[in-house]
Amino acid sequence: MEALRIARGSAACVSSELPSSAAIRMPRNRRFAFVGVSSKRDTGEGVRALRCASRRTDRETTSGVDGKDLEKVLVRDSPVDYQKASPNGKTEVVDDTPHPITGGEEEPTTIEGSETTIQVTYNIIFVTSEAAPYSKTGGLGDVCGSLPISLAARGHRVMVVSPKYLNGVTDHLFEGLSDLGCRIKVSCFGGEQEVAFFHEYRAGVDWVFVDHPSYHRHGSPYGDNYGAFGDNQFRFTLLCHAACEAPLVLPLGGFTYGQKCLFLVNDWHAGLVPVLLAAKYRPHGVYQDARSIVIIHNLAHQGVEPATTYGNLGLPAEWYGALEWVFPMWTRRHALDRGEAVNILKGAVVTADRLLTVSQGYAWEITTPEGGYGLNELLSSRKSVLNGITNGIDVNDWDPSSDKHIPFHYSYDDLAGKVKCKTALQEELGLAVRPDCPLIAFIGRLDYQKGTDLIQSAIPELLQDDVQFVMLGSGDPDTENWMRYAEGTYKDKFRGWVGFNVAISHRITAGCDILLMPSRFEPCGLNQLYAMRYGAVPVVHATGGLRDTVENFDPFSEEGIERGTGWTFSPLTKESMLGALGNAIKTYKEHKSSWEGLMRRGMQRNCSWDNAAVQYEQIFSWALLDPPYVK
Ligand SMILES: Nc1ncnc2c1ncn2[C@@H]1O[C@H](COP(=O)(O)OP(=O)(O)O[C@H]2O[C@H](CO)[C@@H](O)[C@H](O)[C@H]2O)[C@@H](O)[C@H]1O
Repeated sequence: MEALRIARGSAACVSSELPSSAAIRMPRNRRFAFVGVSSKRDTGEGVRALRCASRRTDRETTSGVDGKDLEKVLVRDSPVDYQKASPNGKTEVVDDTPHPITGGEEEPTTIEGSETTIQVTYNIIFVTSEAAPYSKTGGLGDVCGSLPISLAARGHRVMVVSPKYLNGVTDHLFEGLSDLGCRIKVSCFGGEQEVAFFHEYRAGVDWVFVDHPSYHRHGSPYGDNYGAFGDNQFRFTLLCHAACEAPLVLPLGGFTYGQKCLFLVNDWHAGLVPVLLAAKYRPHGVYQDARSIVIIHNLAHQGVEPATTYGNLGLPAEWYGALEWVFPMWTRRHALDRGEAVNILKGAVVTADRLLTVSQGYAWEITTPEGGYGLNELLSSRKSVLNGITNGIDVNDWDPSSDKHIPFHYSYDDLAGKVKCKTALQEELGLAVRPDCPLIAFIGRLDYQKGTDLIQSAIPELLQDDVQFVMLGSGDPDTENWMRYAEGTYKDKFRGWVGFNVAISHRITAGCDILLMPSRFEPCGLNQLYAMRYGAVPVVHATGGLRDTVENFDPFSEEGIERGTGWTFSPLTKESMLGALGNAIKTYKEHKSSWEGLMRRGMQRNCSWDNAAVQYEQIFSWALLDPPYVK
């Protein structure tokens, strides 16, 4: 645990109270606007911490998160009037110097004779369309179910605001909630919509659920067998309005969170929050001290609807420019199509105080035409406040030594249970029980993003080898049908589990030898992290967070020491994927000690939220140093 230390008697010295990188960015006359501070003298009990670099030299260097000295970066992107923004939000580039965030431990910078520990805590409001275990369709649910707990454990006051979905299947997950008895009216979609708040205090976090009849229907949070719900814009507009009210009106534990808070805005579903702060609240003097950070988990989904829906969103008419989106000519369907739309994520990008993605690789990719899904220029124009922090995972939920979903437990020190999990899985799936046969797995949403078409094209060739393959997923109906077809065609070797099942995903992760992820793009990816923790070796397309987290196997590195935790392949072609899988299979079959090394290095990786949480805190402090981006 780090400690923010200040020199004895210097409590009033603002610059020495600041976390290192933040300190150098703050104009000297600005108050340090963190939300809560408590001070303990020499107790060493700090719940959370930042190490303060008050070391100053003529050159004013400071320690980055990776401990390297970084040159002074006295920059700030200035408030922009987005009511006057151009259609696609292109604005003047204020600054293009990214603030460096890299993994690893921060090198502590202590001050001789320092004795006082300051704990800087924030009031944090996660706004999200899903949060595990209450709701989950993918990685967003995992992150919003575990990062809040990690931040709360570090002393922050954390609230998660999400819809109370009732679908007849997972309703029991909401049974422990209490009705806060608070009803508010949200003005949008041509009327006053009443929403209620439910609450559960669990693992140090205030889990707040917005209740409205539109959240009560069969299917996933976003759709059912007939496709996406047609009123998703309405449902998530309600969420955003309610989330902005929650810190003001809900006396959780006796006290509201109040106006000095940090909104963590997850993906487009929460994207109206920063727009509302700027357009609805700040003009009336509310939320002047709040800041918003947009976290992009998947840029492919932006919440785009026809321009005519703008009037429904409960925003002042003059703010249309913030959400205005004009599709390029080539995407328009007919001569009279003017390509006009509203784009909620774009609105968030141009109004939020800072932008985050879930890996550094993806933070760069989204500024390129290939990865930017039309927002690349806009994101590039804000790259001074764009960072990437690699996701952590819930290491309690995903722990092979105690996982409640798997039949046998194992660990780095005792791997015996791993092969037992494998044979149990083979038995469960009706495959031949063969401990020595490489078992390859894919787990994920069946979506263009995940590259399942590549798996389809490679399966005939791959299954000529002596391997078994199991695929768990739901989503695209054609891919689901193909999984059924493949199971019928390759009865001895292929199993396709169509559906969403958390328990089986754990059992497959524990039982497989190789986890395949041929994602076209992957903002971070969690399954490869789970796989490594469970001693399964990932074979992944070298993109985004996959490239950042999986180290390619190198049997010939320095001094004969093998390195790496899996295989990364590129380009994204069948041949290159089969090549990487071929290497993995050969290593599994012929080089047992190398394989065990791969497993062990993966299992040893620290993928808890601790590292990431420290980096999040750094971003929080930066967000609060500057005035609101849009005043
Ligand atoms: N059929 C099924 N049954 C059971 N469990 C299933 C399942 N299909 C998927 N899952 C689970 O859903 C999660 C998927 O997480 P990922 O991060 O790999 O992808 P996703 O694209 O959803 O997340 C997006 O957000 C996350 C979080 O930021 C980023 O890591 C990622 O790159 C980005 O695309 C895992 O926990 C996985 O086990």
